[in-house]
Amino acid sequence: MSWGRHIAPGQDNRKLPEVQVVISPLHPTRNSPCLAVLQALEDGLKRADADPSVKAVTICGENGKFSAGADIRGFSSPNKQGLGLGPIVSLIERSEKPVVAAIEGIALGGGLEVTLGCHYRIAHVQARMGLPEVTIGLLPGAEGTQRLPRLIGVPAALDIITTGRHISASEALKLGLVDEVVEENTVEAAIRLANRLIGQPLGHRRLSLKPVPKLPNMEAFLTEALVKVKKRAQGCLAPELCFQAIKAATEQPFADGVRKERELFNILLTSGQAKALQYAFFAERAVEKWTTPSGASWKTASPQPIRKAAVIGLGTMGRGIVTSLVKAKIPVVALEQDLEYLNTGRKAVMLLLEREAMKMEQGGQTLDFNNPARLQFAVDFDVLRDVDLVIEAVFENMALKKEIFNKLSRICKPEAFLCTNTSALNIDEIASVTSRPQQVIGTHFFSPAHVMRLLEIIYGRHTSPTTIATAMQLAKVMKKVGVVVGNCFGFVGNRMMFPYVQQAVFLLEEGSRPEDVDQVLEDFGFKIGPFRMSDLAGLDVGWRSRKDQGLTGPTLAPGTSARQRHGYRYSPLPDLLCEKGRFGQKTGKGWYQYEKAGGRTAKPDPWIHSFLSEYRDTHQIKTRFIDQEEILERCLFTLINEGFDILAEGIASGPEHLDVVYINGYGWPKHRGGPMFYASTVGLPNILAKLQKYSEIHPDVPQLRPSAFLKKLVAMGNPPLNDWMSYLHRQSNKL
Ligand SMILES: CC/C=C\C/C=C/C(=O)SCCNC(=O)CCNC(=O)[C@H](O)C(C)(C)COP(=O)(O)OP(=O)(O)OC[C@H]1O[C@@H](n2cnc3c(N)ncnc32)[C@H](O)[C@@H]1OP(=O)(O)O
Repeated sequence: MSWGRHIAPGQDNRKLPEVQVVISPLHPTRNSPCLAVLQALEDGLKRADADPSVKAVTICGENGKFSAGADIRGFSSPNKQGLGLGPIVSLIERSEKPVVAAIEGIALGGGLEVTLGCHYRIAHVQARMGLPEVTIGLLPGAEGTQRLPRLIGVPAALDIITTGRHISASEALKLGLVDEVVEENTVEAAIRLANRLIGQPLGHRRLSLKPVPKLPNMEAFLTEALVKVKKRAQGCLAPELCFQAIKAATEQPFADGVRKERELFNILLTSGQAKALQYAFFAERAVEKWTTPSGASWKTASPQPIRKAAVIGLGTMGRGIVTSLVKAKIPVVALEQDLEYLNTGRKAVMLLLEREAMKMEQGGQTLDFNNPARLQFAVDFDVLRDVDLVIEAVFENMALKKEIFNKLSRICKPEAFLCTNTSALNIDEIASVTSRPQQVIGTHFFSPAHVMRLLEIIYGRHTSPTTIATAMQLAKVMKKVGVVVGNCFGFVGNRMMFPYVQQAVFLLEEGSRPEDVDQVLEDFGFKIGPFRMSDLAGLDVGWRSRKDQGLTGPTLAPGTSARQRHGYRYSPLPDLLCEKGRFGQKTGKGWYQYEKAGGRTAKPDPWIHSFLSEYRDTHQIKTRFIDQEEILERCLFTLINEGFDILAEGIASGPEHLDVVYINGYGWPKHRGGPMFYASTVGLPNILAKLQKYSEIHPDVPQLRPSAFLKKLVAMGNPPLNDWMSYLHRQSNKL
């Protein structure tokens, strides 16, 4: 047989023995090429249809990649590319000649929707597929919500569309999403299949003509599924609208379902959440390209290989870090101070690893951790002589950390990197006790360290670009999002968290209850409010830090006012709770009460209510009703205000860094794009006005005083977030 042409956008048609219509290569980062790809697909199909010598069609991608879908940046431009894809998918499906998709690399979003129009799908064994639109605040809007349930049934389609997860070729085969998985050349296999299909009926392969497979209990299934989808979504609109589109497929004919899909797609497109989620997608990729004020970046530094690592301290953080390293296939030595601590730590690590191994097995992967070459436990520092990198994860105490770093500096080989998992302490001070401050860096993990994606990477005054590059590479290998930031108390995350939590506590002094404050912030979209979070983390952690800072405890100067420190407002409420042994979940009591010590279900505690009332009486504070708006503004705007100071000081190189930290480490709702993106949507003049108002009411709270950088940006006319940093050093004659 000799038919066809190879039709690729921007290429001359080449004579080939078979037909291929080549679609978008990966990297659909521009708007226009995507429109060109759509046009090329349409032209190719029409030409194939009109050419009697063409008997079948194969659709594939270029360079071994089917398609990553539409250019996400295009969705926020007025010329919304991708919108014309649905009719093209229909055109493919209507073809009288068999059309076979050859899926190599990835087929995502619009790319996978193209394959759903094809009559047959063949995938390479290493291909990955998915409809990730939900993760960027959209739904598969090229008829994918109507075709996929018809192909693989409602439960599987619901799972794939509402989570946006990528699936492997073998899972796709099991689900019936693809007809065949091959290890050889996929395009050749597709052409062979296309040849075999010539002349065969295609009606039963046109998904739009098929009914959605019935379930015995469809209504009950959908009711239950909606509850689950909403719970997972936590205020994000896209999963629920994806659900509605699929539900429409179960209730309406194909054409009506497509109309519903289009209607829901347009709601999402203009919702604001899609814009925030797409910003978050690019922000995560932007922080990967780190730079420092001195100009260091990937361009100037190469990461060093980490063949063996060590973790010191097997408390909660150390256990999670060891687990992450083992999962990343980096041989690791876990060190504790004595055998008793080591054995407790070892048991806990093994339990975590067993659970992780089980989860991985479900996805067809294995985790090898019972091999001493992979994981070794020790109490003797001497075993650290040959490691390439050490992560210290001991108690948050400067003297202890310095003692350990001094020892590490003497024992570890000269080229080894020394990392500290401090959440706030000065990296330079820790580095000062070593003979290699250029190889000392902060690696701030978030609890549970084997689950949370964020890794705050803190460079000190002497940290070398190679050390930063190595820590960033380590983050990548551990499948974490590394964010490079400068050294200051609390770095980015905890420094911004401090005024947020402080306001939450001040609100309790003035009349709110912990559950009121938590509710407002959870309704905003935080996974967990500040008081539930404090109970989870343990109130004693902050108490210890305040004692170290001389803010409370025995070192506090006699006669210090209960509610003032250094002339500013201070709330002793958390200290008072700790003095009563209320450390949170671990003691069964904190800002809430729990069923038992270690319990997880927070219940409002009448004891706390009367304690707060007595406290207000003692300090002659008039209890007042505080509305949701004030709770939200005081907590969020002080956090954002601190963010502007952080940017002005050069601690982070852009607002994206702060947003990525908050989304991945602090449960900030991703569909609100991070605190600085949220600020840009509220409008900087509004934030400034509110901060000015609250600052006038509370002149003894410096965190409410608007940041000079915020004021400058407002004076400069409230520029878009992308331009903020360019105003940092510009003169403003309005200030
Ligand atoms: C009515 C209209 C209906 C339908 C139209 C169709 C809609 C869609 O298709 S929506 C888009 C669906 N696709 C996605 O969401 C895919 C998103 N991309 C990814 O998941 C990943 O990037 C990847 C799996 C494709 C590749 O991962 P990886 O190899 O780790 O590379 P990076 O993520 O770092 O990406 C490299 C580079 O490419 C840019 N990029 C990737 N995908 C897109 C995209 N869809 N649009 C625009 N740009 C994309 C990414 O930002 C990186 O760019 P830089 O190097 O400049 O940072």
